[in-house]
Amino acid sequence: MKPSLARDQRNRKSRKKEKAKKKKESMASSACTKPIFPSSFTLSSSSSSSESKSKLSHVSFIKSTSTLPIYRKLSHANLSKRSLAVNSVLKTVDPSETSVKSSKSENVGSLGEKPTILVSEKLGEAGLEVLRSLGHVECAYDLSQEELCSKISCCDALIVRSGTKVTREVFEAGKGRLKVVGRAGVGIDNVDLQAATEFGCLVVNAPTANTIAAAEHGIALLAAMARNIAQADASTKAGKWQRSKYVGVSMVGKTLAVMGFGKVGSEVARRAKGLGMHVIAHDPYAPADRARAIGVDLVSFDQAIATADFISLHMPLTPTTNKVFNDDSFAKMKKGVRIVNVARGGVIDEDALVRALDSGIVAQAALDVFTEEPPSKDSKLVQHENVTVTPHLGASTKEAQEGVAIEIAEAVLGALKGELSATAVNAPMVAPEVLSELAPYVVLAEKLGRLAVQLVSGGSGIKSVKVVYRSARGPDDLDTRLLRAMVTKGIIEPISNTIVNLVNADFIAKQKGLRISEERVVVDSSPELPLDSIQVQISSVDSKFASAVAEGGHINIDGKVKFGEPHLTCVGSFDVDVSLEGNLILCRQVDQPGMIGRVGNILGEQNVNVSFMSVGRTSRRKKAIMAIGVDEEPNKQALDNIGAVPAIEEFVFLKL
Ligand SMILES: NC(=O)C1=CN([C@@H]2O[C@H](COP(=O)(O)OP(=O)(O)OC[C@H]3O[C@@H](n4cnc5c(N)ncnc54)[C@H](O)[C@@H]3O)[C@@H](O)[C@H]2O)C=CC1
Ligand SMILES: O=C(O)C(=O)COP(=O)(O)O
Repeated sequence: MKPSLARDQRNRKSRKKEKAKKKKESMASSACTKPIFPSSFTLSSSSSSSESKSKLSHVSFIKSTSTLPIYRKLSHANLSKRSLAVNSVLKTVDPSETSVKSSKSENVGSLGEKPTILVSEKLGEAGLEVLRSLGHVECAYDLSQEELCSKISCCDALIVRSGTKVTREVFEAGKGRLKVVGRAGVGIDNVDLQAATEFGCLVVNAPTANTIAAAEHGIALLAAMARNIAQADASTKAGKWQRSKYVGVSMVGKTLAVMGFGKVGSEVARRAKGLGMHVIAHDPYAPADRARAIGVDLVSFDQAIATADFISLHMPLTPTTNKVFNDDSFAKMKKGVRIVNVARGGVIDEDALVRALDSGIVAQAALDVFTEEPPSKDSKLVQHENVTVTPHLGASTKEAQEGVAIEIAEAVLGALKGELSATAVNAPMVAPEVLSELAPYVVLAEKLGRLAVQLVSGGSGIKSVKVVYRSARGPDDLDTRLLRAMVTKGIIEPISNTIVNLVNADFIAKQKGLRISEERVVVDSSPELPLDSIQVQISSVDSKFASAVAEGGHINIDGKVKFGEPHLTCVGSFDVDVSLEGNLILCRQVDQPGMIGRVGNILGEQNVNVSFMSVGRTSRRKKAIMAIGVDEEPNKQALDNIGAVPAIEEFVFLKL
C-alpha cells in the first residue's frame, strides 16, 4: 500500500493566515467573573519546521478544541533560563465558560488579556513590579478562608507565603480560572497539592532565594540559645544583672546533628563547621558525596539524635516527618540536648517537647516555627523559660524577600504564559532543549488522541490506550511524559467536560479508569529527530469506522511530523497522508476511478473547501481509504450525499 499524493497545498499558507486573522478578531477577553484565557490551547509549531526548531519565539498557540484556531506569538524577552514556553497544557479554563468579546489583547504579549494575580501575603516590591508589568495585581492580606475563596474565583494566579492555607475549598472556588499557585518560599505544606493536581492547577515555589537567610537564622538561634541571649536581654532590660544565671555552653567541639541535609541543612552544616563544631547529618535521600565534601558524616536517625549535643531541624513537613520528634525520639536523645527548629513546627510533637524540657532531656529549644502559627498566647512551649522563640523569621531578610519575590513572580508569569517552570511542584519538569524538539510532536500527540477517540463508536467505554513511539533513539533518550499527557488530553477532552493538562493528565486518566500504556520501538531513522512516528491504539472497543480497526482488533492510527506539521499517516491498516488541520472525512470505498471527483463535487456544492486529499488502498481496484481534509464542517446534506455514493462503503466525519 502506498500513500497517494496530497493535493491542493498551494493555497494552504494563505488560508491559514486568513484563519489566524479571523480568530484574532474574535479573541476572548475577560470580566472578573469570567476566565480570561481562551480555552485549552496546545502548542503548535509555526508553519516551517526550521523556524520551529531554531527558536521557540516562533512557536504559536492554536486553540484546538474549537474549529477556530487562535494564533499567538510568544515574547521571550524576559524568560527565565530555567523555564521555557512550550504549551498551554497548563491552561485549565473550561471552554463553556469562556466569554468572547472584541479583543483588547493586542498589547499584552503572549499573556493575552492581563491576568489577575492575587497576592495574599507581603511580597517584596521588586517581585510586585515584575508581576505588575504583565498582570493586574491585587494585594489583599489577612483574608479569612471565606474571603479568599470568594476572591479566588476572579483570579488566574495566587501568590502566598507560609501564612495562607490553600485548601481544597480554595481550588474548588478557583476552578475554571485559577491556573497557578505560587509559593513565595520553600515549604509547600500549606498548599493542598493533591487538590491542586486534581483541579489541574500548577503549583510553583521559590526554592532557592531564602536558603541562606534560613541557614543564618538557624545559626543565629543556635548561638542565641547556647548563650541565653534572649533571656539575658529580657532580664537586663527588666533592670536585673544576672551574670551567673545566664552562663551558657560553648559550641566549639560539640556535635551538631543536622536533620534534613538539603539546601538549608547543608548551609547550616557549613557554617557550624566554621564555628568548630563536629557535624553529622541525617537525610535518607541526601547523597553521601555531597555530605563528605563538606566534611559531614551521614548517619541514621537514631544515631544522629543519640549522639548530638545540638540538633537542628531542616526537613520538610510531610506525612512521614509529621511529629517525628516525639516522646519516643526525645527518650533516645542525649540528656541536655539543645534543639533548633527553623523547618516546620509540625515535625515536633510540641506537647512531647514541653515534657522533654520539663524533664531536662532537652535543655533548651530555639524555635522559629510552630504547629499553629501564630501559637496561642498561653502556649506552654512558647512561655517555657528554656525556649527562645521567633515568629517564623527564617526567610525574613531584605535580601531573601527581594530574591524570593522575583523568583516567584517570574515563575508565576511563566506558568501563566504556558511555560513549564523548573520550580513546578506538581508537574514533571522537562528540560528546555527537550521541550523545544518535542514541540511539533506535542501537537501531533493531542490530535491523534482526539482523532482516535472519535473513531470509537458511541457506548463503547474506553479502558485501554497504548501509545507506540517509533524512534531511532534509545528508550532512555526520549522523555515522553509530555506526549502521553497530550494523547490523554486528546482522548478525554472530546468525551467529557474535564480540561486535561500536564498537571492533571495522569490523575484524570486514572480517575476515569483509562489505562494509558506506552511502548518504544527503535527504528532505523534519523536520530536527529526525536521521533519517527506516534501510534495511538484503543483496544477492546467497537469502531464507528470499521476500517480503522487494525489486525489486532484495536483502533489504530499513526501520525508523523512532516515539515513541522502533524500528519495522519495510517488509519487501521491503510496508509494515508493528510495534514492534521481543520476537519477530516474518512471514506472507505471500492478502489475505482472518479471517486475523488464525486466526493469533491458534493463538498464543493455545499461550499466546503477541501484542503487535502489522500488515498490509501490495499491493492489495485480493491479497497481504498480516502482521507479528505476540509476547512468547514459539511452539513448533513453533504454527508448524506457522500454516504449515498454507491462505491462508498463507510465514512466518518472527524473534528480535529
Ligand atoms: N523558617 C523559615 O522561614 C524557613 C523554613 N524552611 C523550611 O526548611 C525546609 C528545608 O528547606 P530546604 O533546605 O530549602 O529544602 P530542601 O528540599 O533543599 O531540603 C530538605 C531535605 O530534607 C530531606 N528530608 C526529607 N525527608 C526527610 C526525613 N524524613 N528525614 C530527614 N531528612 C529528610 C530531603 O531529602 C532534603 O534533602 C523547608 O521544607 C521549609 O519547611 C525553609 C526556608 C525558610
Ligand atoms: O520558605 C519557607 O519554607 C518558609 O518557611 C518561609 O516562610 P515565609 O515565606 O516567610 O512565610
